[in-house]
Amino acid sequence: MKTIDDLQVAGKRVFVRADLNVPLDGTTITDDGRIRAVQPTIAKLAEAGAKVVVASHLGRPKGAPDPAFSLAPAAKRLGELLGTDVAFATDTVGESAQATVAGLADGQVAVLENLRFNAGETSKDDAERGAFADQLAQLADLYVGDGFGAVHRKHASVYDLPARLPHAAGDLIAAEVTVLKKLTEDVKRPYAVVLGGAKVSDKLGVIDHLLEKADRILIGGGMAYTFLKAQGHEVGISLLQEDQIPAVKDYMKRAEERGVEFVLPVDVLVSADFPDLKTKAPAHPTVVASDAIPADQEGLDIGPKTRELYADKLKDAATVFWNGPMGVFEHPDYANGTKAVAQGLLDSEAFTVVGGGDSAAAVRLLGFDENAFGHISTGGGASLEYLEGKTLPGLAALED
Ligand SMILES: Nc1ncnc2c1ncn2[C@@H]1O[C@H](COP(=O)(O)OP(=O)(O)O)[C@@H](O)[C@H]1O
Ligand SMILES: O=C(OP(=O)(O)O)[C@H](O)COP(=O)(O)O
Repeated sequence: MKTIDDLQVAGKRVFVRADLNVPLDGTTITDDGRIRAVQPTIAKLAEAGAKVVVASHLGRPKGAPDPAFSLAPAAKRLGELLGTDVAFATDTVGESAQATVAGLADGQVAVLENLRFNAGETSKDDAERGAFADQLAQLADLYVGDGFGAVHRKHASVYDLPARLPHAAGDLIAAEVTVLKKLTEDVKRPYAVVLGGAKVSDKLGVIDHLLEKADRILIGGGMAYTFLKAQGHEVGISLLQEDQIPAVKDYMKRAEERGVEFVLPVDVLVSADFPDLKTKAPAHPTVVASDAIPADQEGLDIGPKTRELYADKLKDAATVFWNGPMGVFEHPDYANGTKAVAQGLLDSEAFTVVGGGDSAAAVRLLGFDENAFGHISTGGGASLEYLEGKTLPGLAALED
């Protein structure tokens, strides 16, 4: 894989596929970790005299413009971090993008509007994705892949575009791969994996692989309820991946056969209403045993007994990989499970890797020192799939 240092970028238009998918409260960025992580790559290219064209997705808009998912706040923040003006195109490949890129002087930076405002970006149809990649290719001479959080996506800007331009890996991707590689080669045991979050259908599949690798798997967050349901418990209106119940039953059976310890919540915090994340008005959740979730309520965090149990299960681990918050940590009434796991990681002697946009943001927003963890990865799904040994489209595309 070539790196930026192998490219002659002076005077060239360099397309940087970044992952600027940051958490937003309206137009306010609540955690800019992903922008800070790619900023050195952008600064390096600009200093070397490139015309830098930064592109990213944000959230999951449906292939058409949606102001709630505009990258404008991220472009503004990038400018503040770089200490220079950053131009912003109000579309991705249209007139605004073309004029903005044409107006760049050497060393200047522009950000394009959300890639996913275009249906071609995420299309499953090769021709449709390819046509969008052709349009993106018109905007650049060289391609730098540095959006580690999205390398597991076979999307136009991640997979098809680098095939159309001379390409290299950015410094963030290179650094992420170096650390995660260690976890695939020489993992110190006991190896514990903590999984939570909301992208349940995306991430359940990795358990298949983890059963071969991990000694202990702790499940929390929105992920937990499919497991509780598979055990025969009612989960009310909690997040549930009904179609995955047979697979989950199989995971639990295989874990038992292989001697992999599967740890599920013993109690949870429930409420009839999803909390108001804007006002943060008190949510008044109740604690119930995980086999007694009322039919009209949803589980929104692990409970106090589970917090203690999970901290205990992390205590003697030598390696821990954690992806996905234990609850809706964005609301203070549902942040304690995530806090307990973060603290549990710090209290253990383990080498700890925390992966995922929201998991990394949670660690920082809940007041933990990010430097106290072994590695904070900008990718959750991406790091899980990397550990799984899968070929990641966005990494494969960067190879020579
Ligand atoms: N029990 C739950 N029900 C609904 N959402 C949850 C629950 N637990 C956690 N979440 C949500 O999961 C989101 C993060 O999930 P995900 O995107 O999978 O993590 P990451 O970005 O770290 O990979 C957070 O916004 C959090 O509010
Ligand atoms: O937030 C992301 O992934 P993550 O939640 O697994 O860390 C990436 O930006 C990828 O986003 P996607 O899962 O909508 O493709």
